[in-house]
Amino acid sequence: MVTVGDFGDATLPYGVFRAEGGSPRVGVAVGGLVLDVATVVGAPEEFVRPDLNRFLARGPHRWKEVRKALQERAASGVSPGQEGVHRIADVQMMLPVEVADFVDFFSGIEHATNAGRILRPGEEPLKPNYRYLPAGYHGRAGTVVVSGTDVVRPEGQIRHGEHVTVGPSARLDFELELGYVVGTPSTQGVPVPAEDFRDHVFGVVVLVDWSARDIQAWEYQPLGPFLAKSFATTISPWVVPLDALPWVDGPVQRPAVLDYLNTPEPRNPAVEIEVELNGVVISRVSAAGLYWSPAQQMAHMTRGGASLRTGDLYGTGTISSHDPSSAGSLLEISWGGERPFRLSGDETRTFLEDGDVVIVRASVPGEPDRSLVGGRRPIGDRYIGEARTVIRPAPSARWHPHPS
Ligand SMILES: O=C(O)/C=C/C(=O)CC(=O)CC(=O)O
Ligand SMILES: [Ca+2]
Ligand SMILES: [Mg+2]
Repeated sequence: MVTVGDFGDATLPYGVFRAEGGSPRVGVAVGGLVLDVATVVGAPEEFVRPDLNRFLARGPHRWKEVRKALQERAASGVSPGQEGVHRIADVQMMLPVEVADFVDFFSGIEHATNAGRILRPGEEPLKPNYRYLPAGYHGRAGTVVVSGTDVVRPEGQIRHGEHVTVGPSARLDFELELGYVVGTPSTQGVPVPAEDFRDHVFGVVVLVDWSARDIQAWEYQPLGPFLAKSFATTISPWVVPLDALPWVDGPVQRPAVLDYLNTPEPRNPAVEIEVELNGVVISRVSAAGLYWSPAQQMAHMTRGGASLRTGDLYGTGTISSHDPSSAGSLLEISWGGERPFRLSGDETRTFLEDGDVVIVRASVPGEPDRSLVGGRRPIGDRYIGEARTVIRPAPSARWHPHPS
């Protein structure tokens, strides 16, 4: 089983922490401890600051050099009481990156199919372009928040039959995603080839794309999601370097992709994500089978000449499955709200309620234990981070505490 909160010493993810009375500094997680990076490698201009951006901007040679120094330091033994070492539980974790641009993709073909069936019944669920390009939209970088930040239920326009009102969303949802963090910038006007992925992209976070389905249903055609997804996006505080993850082959792509989207295998990280609602794990999904890979997303995003900037964040899109009970959103799990699911006892849910606690947790599955009959149970799953959120009431609920 995965040991929550213990990163071991293979992952060595980076974050920004503040110890009591101190200022923000870059840290690396070793087990359940945070090690102040500047105490190992110096370079205070890169590591004694409130974000990872300076370090990210320096590129892959520097990333490797620092990771190697930290691996050596971790191997020598890190324990509380040493200089620059704190318990993660004793520090405040902050937003790790000053987010530049935020894009959210749609690369889970199972999610795209489920969402099409639910939102556009009677139509072909996938649009004709789905297998040609990784579709996405530009989101709102300024509302990306770190795990532990409450999310206020959004209000907006909602259509009820012939009438349109403005008020709290009654269909607040999560989407389980990974987010890729860009380090090295690129030049505007010059597309970035897919094979340059590791020259530009630094690492991965857990990403939760909060989505108000009723607001979305009314506003999204023809220009796509707008206020339904701009009120908050949560990321985990720890950025996991690409090198710390196992990569696997993606699904076969048919028709064959255009040349600029051609990438060598392996394409996707073997990362699993589970979501816990009020203490009950309600779904578990895997990023290994995503139709479009992060290298293809990067190549497509820059194909028209848009540049990459240090701190850019792009989401995979909802990671889901064909089985609605292990899907990446409540939209799918409750099939558009038609099928309430049991949470615990006689408590059921369709969408999120005020006070709900949502924890989205990622891990790398361990090797199958071949001594077991069937050999499928993973052993030694490796925890790589989480995003924890409490849902707070909409602003108007504060003066109308019991909406009818
Ligand atoms: O209209 C639809 O089919 C659904 C769109 C989304 O929910 C957009 C989105 O955030 C894409 C994703 O995360 O996969
Ligand atoms: Ca999304
Ligand atoms: Mg390049």
